[in-house]
Amino acid sequence: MISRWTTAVLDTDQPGGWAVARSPEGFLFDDNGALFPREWLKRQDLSVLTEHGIGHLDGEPVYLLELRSASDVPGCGWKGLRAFMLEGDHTLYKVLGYAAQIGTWAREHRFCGNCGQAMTQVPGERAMYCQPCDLRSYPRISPSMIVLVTRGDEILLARSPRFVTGVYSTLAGFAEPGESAEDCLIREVREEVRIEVKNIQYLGSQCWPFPHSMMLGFHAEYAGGEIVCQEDEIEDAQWFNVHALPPLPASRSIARYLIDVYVARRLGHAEPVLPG
Ligand SMILES: NC(=O)c1ccc[n+]([C@@H]2O[C@H](COP(=O)([O-])OP(=O)(O)OC[C@H]3O[C@@H](n4cnc5c(N)ncnc54)[C@H](O)[C@@H]3O)[C@@H](O)[C@H]2O)c1
Ligand SMILES: [Mg+2]
Ligand SMILES: [Zn+2]
Repeated sequence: MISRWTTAVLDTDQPGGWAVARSPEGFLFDDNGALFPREWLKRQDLSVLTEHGIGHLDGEPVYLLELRSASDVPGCGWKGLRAFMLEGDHTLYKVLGYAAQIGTWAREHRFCGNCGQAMTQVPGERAMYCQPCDLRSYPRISPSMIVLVTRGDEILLARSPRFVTGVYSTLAGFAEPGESAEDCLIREVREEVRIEVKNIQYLGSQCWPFPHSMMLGFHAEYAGGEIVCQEDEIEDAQWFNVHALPPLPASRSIARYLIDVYVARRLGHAEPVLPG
């Protein structure tokens, strides 16, 4: 299948194309979605921090206007990326997820982390540049492990105090310097629920632009220990039978995919496909 959306570094001096506008309150949207004719958008009263050419949608160039703050645009509102993820249009979510990561990075790399001088966009490359230091900063991606631990018909799910009431999910955590993916997974499971795992198997990955995670998804089998929840991080963790599962994460998430794959295998059903 040909992808409708491809990323690219486009020259912002070229006119035309589509644009999305992103403020600390989310993306600008109206009844037609979140893509606006770029020249029209630039005529609105927006407080533009930076502009980036981010890719092509159905062959048309797409730009991002990263704003200092949200402002009133007649007939439009502001909506966070999560809401777009939960709604139907997967391609629009991919465009906005990428735009959000570029916007976050550009906003947080306006000044050199080494000398404090203003950085500039490198033409034709997704990089910010400090001339005095000859230092380039690239978009930040944070590798995170996510794992479904199982014990026969039972799966280990946990609740963070940040989750929607009642929802249980797989365990996850960020890689630390010096760790392999497997080291990180073993440490996170140990820290969060004090369980030991074996037979770690990689299942797939997913970009998680909240704000810049790269989720690497695994299955692991229970090897030992009793559940002890990590204070502050894990509110509750339990073994759930595949026939009696609690409310689960959003169907587009890799957490849900890891659960659905295992349940499908256990029950002999067709396996789901991981959303990109
Ligand atoms: N797509 C999914 O299905 C899914 C499901 C669960 C979690 N996640 C994501 O996985 C990521 C990790 O999960 P978690 O929140 O349980 O992580 P975690 O268990 O490592 O704990 C979070 C803590 O890690 C620290 N931290 C924050 N950002 C970091 C970074 N970039 N590098 C290293 N440490 C950092 C902070 O102290 C934070 O409180 C998050 O982005 C989360 O949103 C995605
Ligand atoms: Mg965690
Ligand atoms: Zn510098």
